[in-house]
Amino acid sequence: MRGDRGLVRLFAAVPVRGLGSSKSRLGPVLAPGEREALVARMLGGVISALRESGCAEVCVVSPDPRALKLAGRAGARPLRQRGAGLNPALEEARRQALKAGAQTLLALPADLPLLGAGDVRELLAAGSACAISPDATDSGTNALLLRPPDALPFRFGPGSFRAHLEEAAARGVELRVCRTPGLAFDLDTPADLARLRGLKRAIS
Ligand SMILES: Nc1nc2c(ncn2[C@@H]2O[C@H](COP(=O)(O)OP(=O)(O)OP(=O)(O)O)[C@@H](O)[C@H]2O)c(=O)[nH]1
Ligand SMILES: C=C(OP(=O)(O)O)C(=O)O
Repeated sequence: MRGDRGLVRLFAAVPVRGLGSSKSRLGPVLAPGEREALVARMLGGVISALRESGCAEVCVVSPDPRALKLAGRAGARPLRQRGAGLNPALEEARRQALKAGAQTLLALPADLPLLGAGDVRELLAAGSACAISPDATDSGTNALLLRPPDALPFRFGPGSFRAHLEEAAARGVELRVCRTPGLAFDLDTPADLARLRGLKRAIS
């Protein structure tokens, strides 16, 4: 989405650790090649959902050149991560969003296999407020929409949902909770993978 004067209204930051290094918790149940293919498929799906929702700038930030090459081929802007860690990666993407004059920044992980354009539009429907989507256990953060892009610090990691809510409360920032099945399901564990396979069998 571009506002008048060509400014970027919505800038999405998608962090990926790497095609071969992501989703290590799935190591016991997937061969390395299978895990890598799954990471690539999920990354492509998240990029597609963002582009279908009209997001003008989809920035994939990663230290992995192969993930960045895949991102570029999928129409995203690849950003080579310089620092280490998830929150520093998102800070590097936030700097790009601010340079682009973005009015809104959406931090969205690459491991949401059920995400669709409608889920992104649900987040954007939060009006002028910031929005957050927790994972299915209300412990992690599966989406963080910031208006303006520097409205809140990133606190991704264990217990990040509560941490982001506390940051918003401490700053008097309105942070609406947005829940949809596509935003709540992040694929982390073998149990998540079994559930996803069951869902796909049920709808096939
Ligand atoms: N760029 C970048 N992305 C990261 C980093 N750590 C995690 N991510 C991404 O952030 C998202 C959520 O992180 P996790 O659910 O912990 O994913 P993960 O680290 O691949 O999973 P595990 O290896 O099983 O812990 C995923 O898309 C990860 O690829 C990092 O250090 N840099
Ligand atoms: C890093 C996060 O993802 P996960 O909990 O899946 O590791 C988070 O939700 O903040």
